[in-house]
Amino acid sequence: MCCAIPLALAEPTDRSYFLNLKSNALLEFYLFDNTVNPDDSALNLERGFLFGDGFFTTGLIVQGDFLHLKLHLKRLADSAHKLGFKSFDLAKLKSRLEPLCERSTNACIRITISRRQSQRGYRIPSEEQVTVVIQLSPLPGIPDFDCELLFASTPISVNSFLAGLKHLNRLDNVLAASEVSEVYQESLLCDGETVICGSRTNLFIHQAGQWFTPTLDKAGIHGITRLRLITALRAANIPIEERNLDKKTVLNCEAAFVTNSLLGIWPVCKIENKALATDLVEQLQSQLNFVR
Ligand SMILES: C=C(O[C@@H]1C=C(C(=O)O)C=C[C@H]1N)C(=O)O
Repeated sequence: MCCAIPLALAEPTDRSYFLNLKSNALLEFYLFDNTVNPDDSALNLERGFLFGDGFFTTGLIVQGDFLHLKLHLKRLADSAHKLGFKSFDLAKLKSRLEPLCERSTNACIRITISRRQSQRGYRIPSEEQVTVVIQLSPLPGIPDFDCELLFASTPISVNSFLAGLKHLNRLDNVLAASEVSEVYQESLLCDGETVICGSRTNLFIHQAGQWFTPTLDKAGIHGITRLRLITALRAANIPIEERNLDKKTVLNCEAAFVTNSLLGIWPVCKIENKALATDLVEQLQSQLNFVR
């Protein structure tokens, strides 16, 4: 039994107010009453929590090495710039990561940047403060089964200004990912008939003798593995084209795979009820010697 701080006794100005001191578990319910305590520091909640005002990256630490660290740091710097995070200190984050990586031999790492709330409402506080949260979780294995793709009923949110950013507004992904129940399944987020990405991946298909991946000018995330793969394909003079892909084209493709920073290349063996051969994907993986 954990000793949650009873609401009546908790000091709202104490951040431990949120946490059950014993189990560190979040309380199910808490109250911030700034009509009573106008200076209640609890207003310094995370805007990432309140409005999705933040961004993140997810990567792997393998044998103490943060894989593709430069690409992850560039993603964070680009996101901070695009979203106007003026006080995000990349150098400070890098200095915090170095000892952490040495200690964490193998792990999945998520780095989340959130703006702090200091006044009510959407407007970004003039005195910006930023919170950086680093989460480490066990290193996920490479699936020993191929992927089955299904078109999600959840439509993707379209916003050409935010397209490509790994910002914190992830409800599309949450709802689409929750439409499938098996670990070997991935749902495809679409804008009408145009296929954009998987709930947690980017998509590549092979059609008419070459590879294609959806253009992400209106929605989706510029995945780091997607970028690495496009670069590797072009370096190997293997044709790859970013293009608007409709459902019919995806359903009629000769081969397909999905990518993310934890999976690397995940071959697709089925799209809806159509079986797909994976030998073209396996050939590509060995030709590029592409590892996550
Ligand atoms: C949402 C996160 O990362 C994304 C989600 C997955 C996943 O659901 O497996 C994997 C990598 C990212 N595309 C996260 O919280 O790390």
